[in-house]
Amino acid sequence: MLQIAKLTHRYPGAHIPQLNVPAFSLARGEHAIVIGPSGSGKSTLLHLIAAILTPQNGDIRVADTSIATLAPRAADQWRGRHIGFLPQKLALIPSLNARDNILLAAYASGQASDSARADALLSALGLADKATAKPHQLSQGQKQRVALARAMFNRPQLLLADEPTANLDDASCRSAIALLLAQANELGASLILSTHDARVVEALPQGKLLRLHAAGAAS
Ligand SMILES: Nc1ncnc2c1ncn2[C@@H]1O[C@H](COP(=O)(O)OP(=O)(O)OP(=O)(O)O)[C@@H](O)[C@H]1O
Repeated sequence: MLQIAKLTHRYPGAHIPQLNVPAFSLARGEHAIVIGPSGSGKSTLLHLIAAILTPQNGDIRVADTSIATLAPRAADQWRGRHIGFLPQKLALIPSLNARDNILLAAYASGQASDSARADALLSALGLADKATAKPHQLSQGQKQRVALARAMFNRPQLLLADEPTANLDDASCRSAIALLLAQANELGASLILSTHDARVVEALPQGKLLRLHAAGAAS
């Protein structure tokens, strides 16, 4: 499902790479935790896997597609079909209700809009009565579930969640992980979570660990 080899990434102006992953792989249905302190490159790695950033050195393959070979427009469509991305900042559109925020996933990947699927996801995530609510009318946890529904909409093979437990108490942390895991397992998808939070490792003991360090090197 995912193979990474000799991957480094350096943003303009930086003297040394902010990310260095010599080798990492994940089979379909297997789960992983990318753990490391702030600034160690966790978000950068997820953005590279999702083809939001283009790899500069090394190779990332997702389901036999080499990310570096995707042209920008093709990358958007490819991402829409293969990757579910739950970003740290959720990125819900304030003027759209929950259902329409989820349907953006169809729009972004050039697929048919399917309100019934959006509503089924809302229902599965305990938000059946929130389809017409705008983001400002939702709690933080509800907003996260809408963003998760958007990530699941296209039935991705790989679900990426960037710091999904940031600012959550212990019980909410466990239930957020359980929810992500249940959704990934239902699709037979792989799940990759990034975190600096050791509680996530306890909540997902079956996850393969990829440790990043402050200088961006993995071990
Ligand atoms: N667009 C960018 N331009 C320049 N430098 C960047 C950019 N994005 C991130 N960086 C730098 O790259 C390094 C890794 O950042 P990244 O956001 O990937 O880390 P992180 O481990 O996800 O951090 P956090 O846990 O705080 O979210 C940091 O030093 C950051 O300042």
